[in-house]
Amino acid sequence: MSTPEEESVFDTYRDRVERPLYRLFSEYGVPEWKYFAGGMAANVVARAASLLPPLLLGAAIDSVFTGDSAFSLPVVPASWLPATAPDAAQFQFAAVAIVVAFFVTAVFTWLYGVAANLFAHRVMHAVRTDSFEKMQRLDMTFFDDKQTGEVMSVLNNDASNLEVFLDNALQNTARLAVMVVGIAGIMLWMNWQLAIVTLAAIPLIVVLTLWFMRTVEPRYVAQRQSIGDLNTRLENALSGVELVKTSNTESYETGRVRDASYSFFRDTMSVLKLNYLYRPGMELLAGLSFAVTFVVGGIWLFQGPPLFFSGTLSTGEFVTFILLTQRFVTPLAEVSNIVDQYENAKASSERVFGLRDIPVRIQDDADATDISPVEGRVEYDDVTFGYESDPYGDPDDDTPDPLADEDVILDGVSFDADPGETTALVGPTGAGKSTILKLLLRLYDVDGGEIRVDGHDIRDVTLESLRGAIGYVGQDTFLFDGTIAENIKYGEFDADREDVVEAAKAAEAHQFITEMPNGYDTRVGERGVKLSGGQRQRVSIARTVLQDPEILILDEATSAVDTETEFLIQRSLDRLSEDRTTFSIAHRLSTVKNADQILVVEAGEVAERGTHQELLDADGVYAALWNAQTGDRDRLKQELDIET
Ligand SMILES: Nc1ncnc2c1ncn2[C@@H]1O[C@H](COP(=O)(O)OP(=O)(O)OP(=O)(O)O)[C@@H](O)[C@H]1O
Repeated sequence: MSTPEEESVFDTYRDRVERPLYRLFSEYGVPEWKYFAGGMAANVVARAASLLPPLLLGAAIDSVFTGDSAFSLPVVPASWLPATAPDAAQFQFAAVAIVVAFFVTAVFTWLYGVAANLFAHRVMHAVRTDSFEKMQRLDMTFFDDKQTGEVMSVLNNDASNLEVFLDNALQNTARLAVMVVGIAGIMLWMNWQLAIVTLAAIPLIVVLTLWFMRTVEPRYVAQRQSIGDLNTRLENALSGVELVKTSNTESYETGRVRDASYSFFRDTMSVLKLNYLYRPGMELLAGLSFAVTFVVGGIWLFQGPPLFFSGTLSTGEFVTFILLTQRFVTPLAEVSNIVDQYENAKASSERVFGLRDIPVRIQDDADATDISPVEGRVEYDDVTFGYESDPYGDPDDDTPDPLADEDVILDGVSFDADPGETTALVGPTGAGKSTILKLLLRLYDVDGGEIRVDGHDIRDVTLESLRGAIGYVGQDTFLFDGTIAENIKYGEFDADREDVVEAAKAAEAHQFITEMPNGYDTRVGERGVKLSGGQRQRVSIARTVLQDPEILILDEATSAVDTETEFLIQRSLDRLSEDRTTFSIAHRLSTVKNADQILVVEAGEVAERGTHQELLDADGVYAALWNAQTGDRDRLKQELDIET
């Protein structure tokens, strides 16, 4: 299990993601370009219209109230505007134009909001579902490392960060761009000298922002990592709540969560500390720009051009300048938010694409064939396998590392099973029995040798047809929250109630189900906790009956139940395994006595193979185990003494 401190496979692939936001736009933004383009166009219109009132006001002051000059507006031809007199017409024109400008601003802001929202949420819907789909296809090795918390954090936190970015930050950036360009243009047109004074703050703002972005980025990466670690901790502690309670380790778990939460707090504060400098710095610069404009413009107005300035400044121009500088301040103060959201989104999309880039090694070959209909002949041919400690290795190097000796779990395993035969696997715990059968399902791929079903190497057939032909009843029976009927139908969603009941009867589950308050519609609770272990197992057997696979894997299926339940389960399993190639792992040898062949697995090798009688006659490990279970302990002791 990986601890939060360890370098995870996420880190490896996240570090390699290049231009993550570009990828976000090119892979997900492009298909939604209509919303984006529509939104941007509406935004330009809305912002341009919002700049009109200060301009109209300035023009009106100069022409209507002070009578300094003719009514003039940038871009608009003079012939479209009312003549110098009568003033009332000019006033009316200005008043109507201001109302229209506000109206246009409102309508286009609304249009823009709708289009931008649709763009952001459509993109995120696609990102979220794609990420989940990809996550599901990842190899078991990935999940063995218990990355659930981190994956949850990609699907939840990172997706929300991107949503905020696409929704808010993009809107604000577009607004800022239009405002800065529009305002700077108007100011330069009206009085370029005063405009330079007002706009002098911009280079300083750019420098401050670049410094902030460069410094804050690594801190954001650390913050995202620690929220992932915290989620992993929480997820682990919650899913192990029973163990925590029975081991009395609440305070230990609280301590671990406290540590993870503290790391998150520390990393968040390190981001915020920079914000404390940046945000007020931005406001100060914006405020200074306003103050300097007011002072220089004011002196100019009542004393004539100060210092090296020349030319005239009318009252209307001064008012327009002051109003526009004010307009400047609000979107500029937004820059810090935008940068914040941008940095956050960059870190988040690195994680989204980092997850996306983790290679799926167990998947269909381009020329994989459909194996069905399956007869059920299974062959293991010199199979070698080990769980790799670093399965993802060096991303640049496609060649798999040779299996280190200490990692070998299965070594030269060979056996075969004919259609309809039952093969029992017995042997000491940790010998590799479950591993042998997990390889048949291709939860992992062999490192050497071959496994064949009906003569096909299982790596050459589609995973869907392979897994569809194999039914699995495992040690830990997992049920989804839902009704009993839904759980039996899981995977065979089209089955009708009659089929479900038949399957439950075959699994000896019908009786206890009908005794439940809501029968087949009883909800089983999270992970099926409202059913007993034996009941869960029978529901899972019923599901397999319904699946009707040609090959069956039973892993310790009768563990942890009372004798009567064991008998019921055994009877249902015997029925289920008739006419199917069955592999059954059991510690109680009485249940495997009738198998067509028994494999004794020891330290990753098939130590003995034969029928019950043949193995007893051979008087080896199986005979010793059998005798031990049937009461001959002295003999076992002797056997072990010889071995050690
Ligand atoms: N996902 C995994 N990652 C790494 N090692 C594993 C993994 N699963 C099992 N192992 C190791 O592989 C070895 C064989 O385990 P396996 O579960 O196949 O044994 P088993 O014979 O089925 O044991 P049992 O009878 O206790 O179920 C063990 O040493 C175990 O620690």
